Formats: sequence, structure tokens, C-alpha cells
Amino acid sequence: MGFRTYTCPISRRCGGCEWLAVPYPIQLRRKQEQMEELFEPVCRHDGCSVSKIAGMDDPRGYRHKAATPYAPGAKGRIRSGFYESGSHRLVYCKSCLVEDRRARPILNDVAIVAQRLRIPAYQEDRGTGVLRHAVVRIGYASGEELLTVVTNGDALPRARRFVTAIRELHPHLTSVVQNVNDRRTNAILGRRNVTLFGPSHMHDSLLGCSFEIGPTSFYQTNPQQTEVLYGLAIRAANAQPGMRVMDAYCGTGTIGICLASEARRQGVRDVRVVGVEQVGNAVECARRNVGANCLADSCEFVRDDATAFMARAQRGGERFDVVVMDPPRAGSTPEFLEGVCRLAPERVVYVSCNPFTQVRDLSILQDGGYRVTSIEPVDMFPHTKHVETVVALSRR
Ligand SMILES: C[S@@+](CC[C@H](N)C(=O)[O-])C[C@H]1O[C@@H](n2cnc3c(N)ncnc32)[C@H](O)[C@@H]1O
Repeated sequence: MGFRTYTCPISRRCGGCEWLAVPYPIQLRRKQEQMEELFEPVCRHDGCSVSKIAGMDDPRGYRHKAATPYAPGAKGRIRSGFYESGSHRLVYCKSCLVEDRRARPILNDVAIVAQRLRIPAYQEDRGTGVLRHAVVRIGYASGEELLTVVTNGDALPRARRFVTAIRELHPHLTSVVQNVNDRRTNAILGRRNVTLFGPSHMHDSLLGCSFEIGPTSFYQTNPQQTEVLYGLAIRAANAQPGMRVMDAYCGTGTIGICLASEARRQGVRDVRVVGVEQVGNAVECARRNVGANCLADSCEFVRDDATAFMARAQRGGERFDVVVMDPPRAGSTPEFLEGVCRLAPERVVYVSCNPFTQVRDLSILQDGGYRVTSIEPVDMFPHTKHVETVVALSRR
């Protein structure tokens, strides 16, 4: 890899890879230094240190999920691409350095096919038109390709012809799903899905476990580094016979299922995982994932708000030996964290995509009787400023 840098013709305008001009080893060094600075009070308090960041051997083509908005262009054309940084102006992208190379051509061809079939693009300022976004997900291990076309309302004119045409151009597509989003919001996806071709979900595998992924469920976008991240979380959880694990903010159950599977592989008996997640579709996937991995006797998944679930677990006098938590960027809630302290598991494993909110949350756990024992940064998004971290805590 050396000290080479990568180039992208639209990097100045797109703003997605703000560190592209910095050689990758230097990006990693910068991230390491940032994490050491950010976690310095935590380390001073608990006498621990930040481990060396886990980088990628080849920091290209790592995004297995790609998306684009569509907008009307001149003479009936449909535009696609990335929003120029800080605006809603679209910059066309022929191929993207950090995406799986199969994804962008599909997104661009959706615009061409829609144009040909006179499916109008969504006009954001007026809330009119049909075609809003498309999202492509490529299975890391499975190679399955799921295309989700987001429409402004139930109608997708000439849907069958659209599907035929896009499949002719991309015969490897395994599913085409229409997602309906008629809200005037920046959120890409709506709640309703209509399967237009193939199965309604795709499959992929991580750490030897197979997962069903729906068009609206959360699934990490860099699967190669996800295996590193989950491996660190599983090691920090340190499964023991008879242990009960809470997998909070569990998405499609990926961490809990990988943990239970690894425990079984190592002959650690009677490990039980209870996952909690608020998105119904993700919980349904998690339950099917349990079956697909033959873990029905060790994993269960509950649809609930994590904080409400924590309060119920305490009222019910439940025992958990380990709490694994992986909240969204905003972090967790004080009530959830205080609930963890009252529940008093031996260990807490906090996986985070935003170390700034994580540091804020850690102080509640430290005040509540926990000591940070390890901090492991993982580079899930090379060429950007983002870092993910796995922090392990033990009860004092
Ligand atoms: C960063 S993702 C992690 C998902 C999963 N652990 C993984 O690695 O794929 C955070 C998850 O938390 C869920 N979530 C957000 N707020 C929640 C809440 N208040 N209660 C339960 N789940 C929540 C989101 O739907 C999302 O699936």
C-alpha cells in the first residue's frame, strides 16, 4: 500500500471521502491520535490505553451498500449521483472508489431505464414525481444483489417493464424491491416494501453465520471490517458456560448470533442471548436468522425500545452477565445506562459508530461502578473521518 494516495474525479465536489488526498497509513495514524486524545480522560481514570487501530489492507471497494437520489434534469433526463457537500446539488458519479464496483452502474442504469419509460424523477422542492432514490446492497460472501427503488407513493408506472429492463442490463440482480416513501423528509426509506422480483430479502454471511437482510433493516456497510469489529466484541464478551447476554440495539441480530455461534463452536455450553431492537422488520429478520443458524435454543429477539426493555428487565428481576450494546450515532440514553449499572452485569461491551457520544455515555457507566478495560478502534470507513470503537468494561 505504501504512501500512495487515491484519486477520484469528483472528490472535491462530492465531499464523501474528505481524507482521500491523505495517504492511508497517515489517515490511520491521525485516527489513532484522535482516539488517544478523545479517550485520554477515560484512560487516565481507569488506567487503560487505546489499542492500535485495525485498518484495512486495501481501503477500496469496501462499501457493500450504495445509494443515490434522483432528480429531474433538462429535456426529460433523470440525474443521479451524490449531493455536493453542504447542498442538494447532484454530482454525477460514474464509479466510486469506496463502493463495491458492481453497485454504481446499477444505480446509474435505474436513471436511464426510468427515463426511457418516462417514470418521472422526484422533485424535492415540490414533492412531485415518482423516483426518489435507489439503494443497492451486495452480499459480501453471498454475492447476492438487492436493488431497492424508492418511490413517492404506491404507484410505479410500468413497473414490470422497468424490472425487465433493469434485469436485462444487470442479470445478476437477485431481488428488486419497491420501497414507498411519501413523506416530505430527507430520510431515504419509507416503511412499506413491495417485492417486484425475486425474494423480498437477501442473504449474506459474517463469521460463518448466515443472515437475512431486508431492504429497510440495518446491516453494516463494510462487511470485511465488520468481522473484525464483531470479533473484538465477541472476545470482550468472553462467553462462559450458562452466561446470559443482552444484545441491545441488535439490528438483525448479527452480533448476538455470531457470539452464540462462536460459543457453540468453542464448546461453551448454555450461552443464552436476548436481543432487543425497535425496528420490527429487523426483529423479524433476526428471528429468521436464529432459525437459519440453528440457534433457536440459545437466541431470542424482542421488539422494543432498548430503554423500555432495560426497565422491564429490572422490574422482572432478570439476570444478565454481559450487556453488549451497539446504539446509533446519537448514543444511548442516561436511563438505559443507569439501568445497566443497576442490573450489574459482570461485563459491558459498548460498540460505537460515534466515539464522541460513546465517551459521554462511558462516564455514566464509570460513575455507576464500571471500569474500562480496553478500547479498540476499527477503521470501517477509510478516507473519511469516521472511526468505530469497541470498549470493554468490567464491574469494579
Ligand atoms: C448501529 S445499529 C447496530 C445494529 C447491529 N448491532 C449491527 O451491528 O448490525 C443500531 C441499531 O439500533 C436500533 N435502535 C435505534 N434506537 C433504538 C432504541 N431506542 N431501541 C432499540 N433499538 C434501537 C436501530 O434500528 C439499529 O438497528
